[in-house]
Amino acid sequence: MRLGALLGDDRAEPVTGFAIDHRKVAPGTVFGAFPGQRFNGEDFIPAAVGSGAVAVVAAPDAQVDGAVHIADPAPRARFAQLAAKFFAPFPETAVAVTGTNGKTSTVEMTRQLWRMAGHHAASIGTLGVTTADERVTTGLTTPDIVTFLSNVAGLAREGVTHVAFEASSHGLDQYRTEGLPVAAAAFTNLSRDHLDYHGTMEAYLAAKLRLFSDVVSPGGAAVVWADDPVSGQVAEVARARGARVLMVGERGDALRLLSRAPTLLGQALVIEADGAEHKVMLPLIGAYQAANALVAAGLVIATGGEVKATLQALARLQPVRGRLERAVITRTGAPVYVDYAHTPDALEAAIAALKPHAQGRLILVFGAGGDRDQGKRSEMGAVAARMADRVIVTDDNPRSEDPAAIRRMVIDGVRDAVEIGDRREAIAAAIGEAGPADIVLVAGKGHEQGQVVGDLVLPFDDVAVARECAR
Ligand SMILES: CC(=O)N[C@H]1[C@@H](OP(=O)(O)OP(=O)(O)OC[C@H]2O[C@@H](n3ccc(=O)[nH]c3=O)[C@H](O)[C@@H]2O)O[C@H](CO)[C@@H](O)[C@@H]1O[C@H](C)C(=O)N[C@@H](C)C(=O)N[C@H](CCC(=O)O)C(=O)O
Ligand SMILES: Nc1ncnc2c1ncn2[C@@H]1O[C@H](COP(=O)(O)OP(=O)(O)OP(=O)(O)O)[C@@H](O)[C@H]1O
Ligand SMILES: N[C@H](CCC[C@H](N)C(=O)O)C(=O)O
Ligand SMILES: [Mg+2]
Repeated sequence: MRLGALLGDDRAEPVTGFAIDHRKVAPGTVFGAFPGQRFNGEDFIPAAVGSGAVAVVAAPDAQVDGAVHIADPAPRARFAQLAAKFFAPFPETAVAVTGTNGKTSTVEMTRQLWRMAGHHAASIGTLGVTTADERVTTGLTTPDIVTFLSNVAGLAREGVTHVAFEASSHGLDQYRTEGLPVAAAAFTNLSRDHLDYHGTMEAYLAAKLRLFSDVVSPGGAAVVWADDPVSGQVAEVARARGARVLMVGERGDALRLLSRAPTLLGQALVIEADGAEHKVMLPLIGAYQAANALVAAGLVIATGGEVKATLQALARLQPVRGRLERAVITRTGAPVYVDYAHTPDALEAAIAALKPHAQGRLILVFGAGGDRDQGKRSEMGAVAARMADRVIVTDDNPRSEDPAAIRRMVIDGVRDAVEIGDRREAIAAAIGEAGPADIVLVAGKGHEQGQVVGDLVLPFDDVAVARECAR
């Protein structure tokens, strides 16, 4: 591709790729130079040009010598648009999901529903890039814009026609998932998380709202979980964009959840759609999983899926890795569940999902991650104290922080917690004391395969450890 084809002029220089990290620049690369949290990308412009960058997308006041300066006051947005032109074509139908909790579950369920409808579908998010054949992890929920666009284009080349991706608030704030047309965008919920990055709940919500004000196609659709305090605001922003709004939930209109009754292996849902009632046996437990399943169904319907067939397909959803995953049953007969709850609201949702299934005690093992929002720690402790019968506070991913200090902040919110820093020992202790009527919940790390301690990632898998401890 010629630079002129990207910029709409007659520049003849060939463009070979895009990069936002100067170490990935090769001759012919378009380099994006943005001020970040730790570095100012503009400092690397000379090095990028030295490595052969053909053009640099940067703010108007940046200094660019020896390459074309594509000046824009919103350089990240401009870079995304240009990179999308370079990487196109993409799968014909793309949808995005934002919200504090439920993004991974919803994109994965959307992928499954599309597949059941006969489409070649993929999902992208915390679990990596998932297709019918394989799963490749990327490290971040929303990888950087270059990785994202090249992954999505790669899926199109493999024949994928439908892709659902997670739009995290960091990703939205940094324009990491833009450029391709988004046929529908979904909102799951808003509660406390990531205030270390966004500062206030208002700024956090504003980042999420970008999906509806800037990213979703103006003629597209917004699927909004209706039972959240900010749902109305999200719908309003989407309507102002020109998107069709489908409200989903107990207060929904497109899909209204009339009732939800737990069964032994899942729950019976009655959903009203198009004036008709549909009874669905969802093979997953917990109100939160029903919510995510409905939002996923909303996305499929918004992009052309047939209502009745889509709702009936919910009965065939497979569990999402690390989300209320039953790892093992202890020798005394207590089920041990692993869940990715790492916010106060998610912890509440996970405990609420399991409580109806416990005749005895709910024994909770959890901690909080380092280098992340500190204020959520005592709030998570308070949820644990209020809702669990026995609480063991342990380490999550301490990252660069002192694990004992993190645990103290969690325990601040609990009164009668047992503190066992070593996560394996904590899981073993919970399993050791669980009686036949009890349920053990290990929360916070879900599908994660490692524990981040300082700069090290030590192999750790809650499901595997629970199985070992139950032997
Ligand atoms: C806080 C945050 O989101 N940081 C991400 C962000 O960094 P940044 O833009 O602030 O970048 P920076 O490190 O200050 O560097 C500025 C610019 O200089 C460039 N640079 C930097 C150094 C260098 O030698 N050469 C160079 O060119 C960088 O590529 C960047 O473009 O962009 C980087 C490149 O894409 C990311 O690697 C980095 O993720 C860090 C590792 C991270 O931990 N992010 C987490 C918090 C995150 O994003 N999490 C969410 C999960 C949210 C959820 O699901 O709940 C996610 O979407 O994964
Ligand atoms: N709709 C929901 N409402 C409340 N809690 C939820 C909901 N969906 C998921 N959760 C909780 O959040 C946890 C993480 O779910 P999931 O991975 O789907 O969310 P996510 O938004 O992708 O999270 P992350 O921000 O880490 O990427 C679950 O294990 C569960 O405890
Ligand atoms: N995407 C989330 C994952 C948190 C997982 C939890 N185990 C932790 O380390 O805090 C984040 O980056 O905040
Ligand atoms: Mg996720």
